[in-house]
Amino acid sequence: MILTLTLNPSLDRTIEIGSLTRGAVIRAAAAHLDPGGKGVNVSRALLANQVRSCAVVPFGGDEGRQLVALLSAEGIDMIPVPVAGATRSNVTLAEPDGTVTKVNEPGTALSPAELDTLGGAVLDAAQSADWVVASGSLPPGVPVDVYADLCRRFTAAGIQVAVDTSGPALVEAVAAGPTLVKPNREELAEATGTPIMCVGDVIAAAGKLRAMGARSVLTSLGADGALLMEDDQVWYGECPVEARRSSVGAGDAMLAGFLAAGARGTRALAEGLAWASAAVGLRGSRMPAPADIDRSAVRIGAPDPAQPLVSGG
Ligand SMILES: Nc1ncnc2c1ncn2[C@@H]1O[C@H](COP(=O)(O)OP(=O)(O)O)[C@@H](O)[C@H]1O
Ligand SMILES: O=P(O)(O)OC[C@H]1O[C@](O)(COP(=O)(O)O)[C@@H](O)[C@@H]1O
Repeated sequence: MILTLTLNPSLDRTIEIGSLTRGAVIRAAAAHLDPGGKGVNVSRALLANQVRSCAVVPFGGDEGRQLVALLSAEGIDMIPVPVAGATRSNVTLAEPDGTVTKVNEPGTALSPAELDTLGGAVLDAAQSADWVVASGSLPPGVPVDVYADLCRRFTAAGIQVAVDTSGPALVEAVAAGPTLVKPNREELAEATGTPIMCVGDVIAAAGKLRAMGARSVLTSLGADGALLMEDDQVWYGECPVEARRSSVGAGDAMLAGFLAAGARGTRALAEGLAWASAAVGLRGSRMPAPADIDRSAVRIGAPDPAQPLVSGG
């Protein structure tokens, strides 16, 4: 069972527009509402592919009740923890060519007592977990070492921990020795203080994260694919997308696919890439089901350090 913790979940509203013009009144073509937050999405993707998962999720206010209702409707196995502050809403403006502009709210603070309750829920549920996935940003006021603390507890108890977060929380977590981290290009550059312009830069920075404490590093590189570094091995892979609709949730789908396929080596990397590409082809932050996933376009090989990265970072 894969247990996910999302301290800062969201209602994800995706608004489809023709094109983005600052300062204009934009008439939207359509809008979608999805339950969101990184760990929530990992659990959604796993459920859609019949892999057992449970999501620990704080929820508050009308938005929080709506989040829980949407997750229940999807059939997610979850531990919803009521909190005082309202769950945030994140907005994505999606253009027809697949370009997305995201506005993520900071979320509302969790009190120390609420954080203790959430930590207790994770510790209890982790008894029957193979993996604990700690994902997403921290709401205001939450100590930056919260994921690091979980890493230390679980790795000491022999439970594997994956972390997907950003900024100081990622740096702290890496030092606590997680089994796996999944930064994107920007997060990797920020955590290591190095600009990342080519595949060689990714290899150097991922090596730095391993030297800082992470066991395996799965770096997602947007349209450039992904690079996996574990032990002394490095693989690079990509999986082109025919029709891009929304990349929101693609990183979460990648982590879910990677974990579902055993979280090691080329098979897991290929599965992560296939799930991520499928997510990019779906509207909003919909997670791919088996019928959406096409493994035939995945290419895995040795990385070429000189290869420049073309997608944003
Ligand atoms: N434009 C794209 N074309 C093909 N694959 C993509 C594209 N955007 C994202 N992906 C896939 O989704 C994965 C995660 O996307 P990325 O933007 O790196 O992560 P995150 O969503 O965490 O920021 C990438 O590694 C890649 O496999
Ligand atoms: O916690 P953060 O970093 O604000 O991110 C939350 C957002 O990320 C998502 O989980 C999508 O993540 P990815 O695009 O990185 O896979 C959205 O559902 C959510 O709105």
